[in-house]
Amino acid sequence: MYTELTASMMCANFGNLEKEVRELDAAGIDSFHIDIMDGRYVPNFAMSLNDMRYIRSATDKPLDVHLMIEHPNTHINLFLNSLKEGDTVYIHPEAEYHPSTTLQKIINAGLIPGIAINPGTSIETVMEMLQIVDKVLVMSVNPGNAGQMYLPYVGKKIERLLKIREEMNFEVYWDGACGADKISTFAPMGVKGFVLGTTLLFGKGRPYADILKEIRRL
Ligand SMILES: O=C(CO)[C@H](O)[C@H](O)COP(=O)(O)O
Repeated sequence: MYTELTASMMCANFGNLEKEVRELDAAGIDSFHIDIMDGRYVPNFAMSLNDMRYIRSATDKPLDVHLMIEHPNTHINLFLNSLKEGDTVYIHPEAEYHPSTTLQKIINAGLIPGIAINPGTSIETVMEMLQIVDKVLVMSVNPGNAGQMYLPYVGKKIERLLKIREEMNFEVYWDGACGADKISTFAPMGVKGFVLGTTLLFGKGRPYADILKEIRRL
């Protein structure tokens, strides 16, 4: 099974974003993960709509847009109108009164619908939505900041989710504190893709191509 590797662009060097995108693209990254934050749903501001639009124009690879914002339904069209087929939009269900309405808008726009699950969110609360999404992004750190410690209890939740997945039609993705040990343990179990940030990919002073080559050998 092919394992998808996604670059968490909030960890990139914004002093030269174009170079970062081109180098990652050439190094064989599968997609670009864009963390949009509003400073309310999470205690941080990472990337903005314009950052997303810029990266969309700088690469043909898919974007994974992770909306860490309150009431995404209010602003969703701004994002949907700037994306293209093959791009994914993740929402946090607990940030919306009627999350399945927002997911339906993502589907109607021809994009890939996903939900992101926080460490403190139980699978039971998102059970119905598992039937309409293509992707479930499991946060193994609390959302908002890169460079945090892995929360070990999330591993059990991923195992349960992978079991449920056998009877449904979604893929499981990992976001947060993703090290080589997590990929070598959880990819064979069925986790389809991993978001790479400061733990494994950025700020290492090494070419992205070398790092990605090493990860592919895991
Ligand atoms: O979602 C995120 C933060 O909320 C980031 O994408 C992720 O945490 C970055 O990876 P790392 O933890 O390895 O720096």
